[in-house]
Amino acid sequence: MKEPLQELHAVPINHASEYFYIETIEVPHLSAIAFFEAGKEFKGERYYWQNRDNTKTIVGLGHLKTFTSNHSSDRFDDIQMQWNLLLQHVVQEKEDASPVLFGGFSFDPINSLPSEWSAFPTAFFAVAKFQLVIEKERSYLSIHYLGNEKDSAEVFESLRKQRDELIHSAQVKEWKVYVKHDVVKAEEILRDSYLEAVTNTRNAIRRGQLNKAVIARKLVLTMKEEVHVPSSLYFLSKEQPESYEFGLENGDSAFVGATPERLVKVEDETVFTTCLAGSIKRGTNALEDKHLGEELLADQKNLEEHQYVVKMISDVFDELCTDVKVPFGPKLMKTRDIQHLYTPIEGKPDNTSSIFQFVEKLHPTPALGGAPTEEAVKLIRVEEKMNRGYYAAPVGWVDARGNGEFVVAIRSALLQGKNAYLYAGGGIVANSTAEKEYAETIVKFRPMLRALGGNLDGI
Ligand SMILES: C=C(O[C@@H]1C=C(C(=O)O)C=C[C@H]1O)C(=O)O
Ligand SMILES: [Mg+2]
Repeated sequence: MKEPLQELHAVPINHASEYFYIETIEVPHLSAIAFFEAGKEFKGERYYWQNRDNTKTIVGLGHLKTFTSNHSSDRFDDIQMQWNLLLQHVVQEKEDASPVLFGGFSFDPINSLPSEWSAFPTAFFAVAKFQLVIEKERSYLSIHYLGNEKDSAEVFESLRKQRDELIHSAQVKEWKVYVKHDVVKAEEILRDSYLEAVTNTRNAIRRGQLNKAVIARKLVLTMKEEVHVPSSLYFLSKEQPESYEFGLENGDSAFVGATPERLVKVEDETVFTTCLAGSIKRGTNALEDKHLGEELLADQKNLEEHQYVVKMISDVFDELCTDVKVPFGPKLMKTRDIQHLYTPIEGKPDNTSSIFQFVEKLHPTPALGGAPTEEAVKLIRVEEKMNRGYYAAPVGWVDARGNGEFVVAIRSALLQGKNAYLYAGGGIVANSTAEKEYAETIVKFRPMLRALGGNLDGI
């Protein structure tokens, strides 16, 4: 192993002189999902990410290090500090692939209802033992190792062997045919209480208590066999090419989804976000689809839902950025099952603002919380009789240079044994109706349902 490089200013982690060693090789094209599956010995310690343009894919296998936070108020800073600290110990020969920290935050750290989310604390992030990054048609595979100089030479030999076995096994798996799950039961949870929550929320808005709040509900699927995480990711990315796909495992739980919604992206001194709110289904033919889109662009109720998001996000950008660009009106964003009102915003971040600060200030935007934020979150706590866990919350990554991207984790499910917990909601404003909102959630369940082999025929 190389001496710690002076110019990197690496400092040992502790008295045993431990460093964070990184060795990267470029590998011939690898299927990211095959690589994820090849890492089955790391089941419970893997992650998967593919961005919306399909230009960046990241897979992590094994937990080299995990960061959690149980603080509710400074969980964003807490994770950032732990990451910064680890980065001081990096020893890397060439800086060809930056190490990535991947994870997410819960939607509401104050919600403590017992739930299926016990594996995921208020914040949960991981640095992988093996990290695959596919970008601009090139694939880089890094070994990450924490240890001291003396042991590292020997350990690295065995890690290189393990890496080569993973590559080989992924190449073999690349041609595998995945089959969908056999769903034996689909159960809507607290349907009546959801409908009541929508009406109560609408009434609270009409009384002037707040302007908007997002109310969500849950659907539980039971499969014949244990849910297979790689095949779920495979079908999500095949069926939802216009969305981000993500997967985050911890122990016997995996949180997966295909979301169209970016929370924030930082790249080369520019910061991007997406205002996404207001929805209508896709048409069954091109003409109907076009008419539905036009209807959405002109619909007052949906424009109102959307506008609260644009206002709040622009305010945050005005505070943390210069050169803020906000388009005049929304466009349509179409995914396979649904069309949304969409306004992209960008700016130049002030020197001091990190991606975690953007996440902290933006989450939850009125697309998943409401307006004003605090009123809405309080109302959600009372009206929604569930714990959202990481649904509707920030999930994403940051690298050693401070670049990164977080999505809003909707169109998602928590997979656990033979069960899948799916979540969907919608923005309630003064003239929402429970029936229409219910119908909107059905459309929003579809991407996840299809990928898992389920449908709503029996409901
Ligand atoms: C709440 C969800 O989606 C959000 C709500 C939307 C709406 O109400 O129109 C649209 C996009 C998302 O910001 C969901 O998918 O569960
Ligand atoms: Mg809506």
